[in-house]
Amino acid sequence: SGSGTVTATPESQDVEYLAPISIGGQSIVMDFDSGSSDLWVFSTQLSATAQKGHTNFDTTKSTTFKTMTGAAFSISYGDGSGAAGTVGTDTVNIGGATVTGQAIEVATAVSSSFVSDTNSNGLVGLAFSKLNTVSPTQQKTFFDNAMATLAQPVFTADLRKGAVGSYEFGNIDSTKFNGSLSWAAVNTTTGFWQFSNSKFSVGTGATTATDGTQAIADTGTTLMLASSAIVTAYYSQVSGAANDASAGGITFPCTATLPDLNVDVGGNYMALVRGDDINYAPVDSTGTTCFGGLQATTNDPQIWGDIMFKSQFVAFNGGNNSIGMAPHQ
Ligand SMILES: N#Cc1c(N)n[nH]c1N1CCCC1
Repeated sequence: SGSGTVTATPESQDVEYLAPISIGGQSIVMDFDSGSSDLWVFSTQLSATAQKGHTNFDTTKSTTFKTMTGAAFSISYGDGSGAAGTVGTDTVNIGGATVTGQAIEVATAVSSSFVSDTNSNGLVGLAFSKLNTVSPTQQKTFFDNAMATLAQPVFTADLRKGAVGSYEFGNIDSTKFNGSLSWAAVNTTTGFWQFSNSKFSVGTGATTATDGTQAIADTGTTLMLASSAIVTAYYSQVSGAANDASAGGITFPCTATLPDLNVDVGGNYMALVRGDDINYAPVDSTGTTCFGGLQATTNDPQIWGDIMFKSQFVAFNGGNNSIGMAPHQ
């Protein structure tokens, strides 16, 4: 109901952005992910080893938790990580926005990368509910459930490079971006916040048409994974840039001047991604070689992750299935 705001805190190297939620009165720090649609949480039903260092939801300590008999979830992500377990419902409060009867996916097994990331205790999926993995009855996301009672059917991501930002539900805070939002239609058939990308330009260079690729806005992905057309054109302007097999992608000298990248969103807005935000992090202890925040993917849609969000304030409108962007304030 109403609206809610939570602080989004970057993990080291801005790998992901975490925020606290309350499940049945238990406060738990979670990874908010606009690229998936399951709300799953570390639990006391995991092995002691998996639980170590985490905040583990204890269904027996919640007076409002109800088991969803016969339901289960199993999710695997593009990076090979995954989680599985049972399902119930409980009251979820995110910064004041509250949903009763929210499907809570209680992990009984999680992959090693989740175990070792002790800052995160689960995910809040914010893509469309058609991607939810609960069976036999698919469940709705927190945002889907909250929409009807939110002041506005929206949530926003205000993510910053190496600094805290915020996620907000039910309200668009115009003090957080410059000018006005530009809105693009979302193609909901895939279940992602997906839009068209028809052109791009590098720095002050000419605009180049892309072959009609699409892209998704995915807060759960660290980097900006773009088409090879964009990535090749971009790094042709960066002296010393090269594919670096040992680093697992394109690197460049940390002293390189990185141009801005302008990418079309929905055909009528060129979103600027600052060159500084494309310098992701050094790959060596001397800070000589840096890893590109822009990397190539053959995946269509492209996966525009946190690197893009560091330059653009993003609003997700579930009322009319559109996505709004503007440069951060
Ligand atoms: N891979 C991947 C991925 C993605 N594209 N969106 N969210 C993801 N993850 C959330 C937790 C682990 C990976």
